[in-house]
Amino acid sequence: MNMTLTSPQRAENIDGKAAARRLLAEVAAECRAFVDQGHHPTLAVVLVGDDPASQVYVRNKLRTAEEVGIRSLEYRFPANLSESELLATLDKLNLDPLVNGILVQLPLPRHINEQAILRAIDPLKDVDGFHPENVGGLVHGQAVLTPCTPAGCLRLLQDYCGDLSGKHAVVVGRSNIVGKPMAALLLKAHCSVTTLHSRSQDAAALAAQADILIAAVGQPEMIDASWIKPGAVVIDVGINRVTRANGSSRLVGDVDAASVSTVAAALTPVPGGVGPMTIACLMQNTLQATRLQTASAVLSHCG
Ligand SMILES: Nc1nc(=O)c2c([nH]1)NC[C@@H]1CN(c3ccc(C(=O)N[C@@H](CCC(=O)O)C(=O)O)cc3)C=[N+]21
Repeated sequence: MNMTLTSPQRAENIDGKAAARRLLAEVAAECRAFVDQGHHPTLAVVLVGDDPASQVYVRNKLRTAEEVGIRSLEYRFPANLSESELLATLDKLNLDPLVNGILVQLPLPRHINEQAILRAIDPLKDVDGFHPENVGGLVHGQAVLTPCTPAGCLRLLQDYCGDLSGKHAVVVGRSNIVGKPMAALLLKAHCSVTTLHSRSQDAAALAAQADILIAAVGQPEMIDASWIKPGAVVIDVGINRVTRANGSSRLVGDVDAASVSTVAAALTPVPGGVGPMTIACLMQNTLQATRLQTASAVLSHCG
């Protein structure tokens, strides 16, 4: 019997860097239009403490803002900053008419109440989309500022799959900044959505029924082929730094890419997938916030 060993099917790579470049080109064009009208979109980024990963992400955000023409203001504070001092900084940024977007990089030091800080940001300047008012608006299907990572994942899915109506999507992970808003966005895109606790007994069996799997669980390479329906599209939100035996470190996702790419139709790489889209959607949110504020300024001017 002539057994020709065919190499296992390899999932198509969903190129987040290329998708981010396309979105950033749109943002840069709209930013130029604002500047021509005399208003320079401005993003304020607040970093408390010296978490190494946060330093990388904030550096990426500030560099990208400059690339697309968004003015960025950076506020760096020592880890012992008090909650009241941070709140006072946010009050000033909320009231500054030249500041359109405000982002406080998470996580914050443990002595600071994150929810109190996120609630203190003006919802119209909340470019993370974490304020309860924006979260509520998202769940109600309103056009509000939406968390950047889920918005980036949705854009990658729509680029690859087209119309998502009627597709079954599984979200593994229930965080406030990814899992929960991701489920809300997929419902808004007319998907059937299952949100899984990663440790529930039948999680892999339930996940393996889905057309789309979003891995946002924060467990390095936890999701293998047993979680994937053949031909499914997989979006890996994970960003885990793991150390090899020889002491060097590398970034891996929540997906075991070698295993999953033998069954999935397409998969986002880590790095180079969701991360760049998170940054690009932050720039888009900054322009949306600028639009909202300039529109409301015109309305209040007309009385
Ligand atoms: N208020 C707030 N808003 C956030 O949106 C927020 C946050 N806090 N805290 C942390 C998470 C994580 N996050 C990432 C942003 C960019 C990359 C990114 O650029 N990743 C690159 C690799 C970067 C590297 O080299 O480490 C990539 O995947 O290609 C990753 C993760 C935003 N977050």
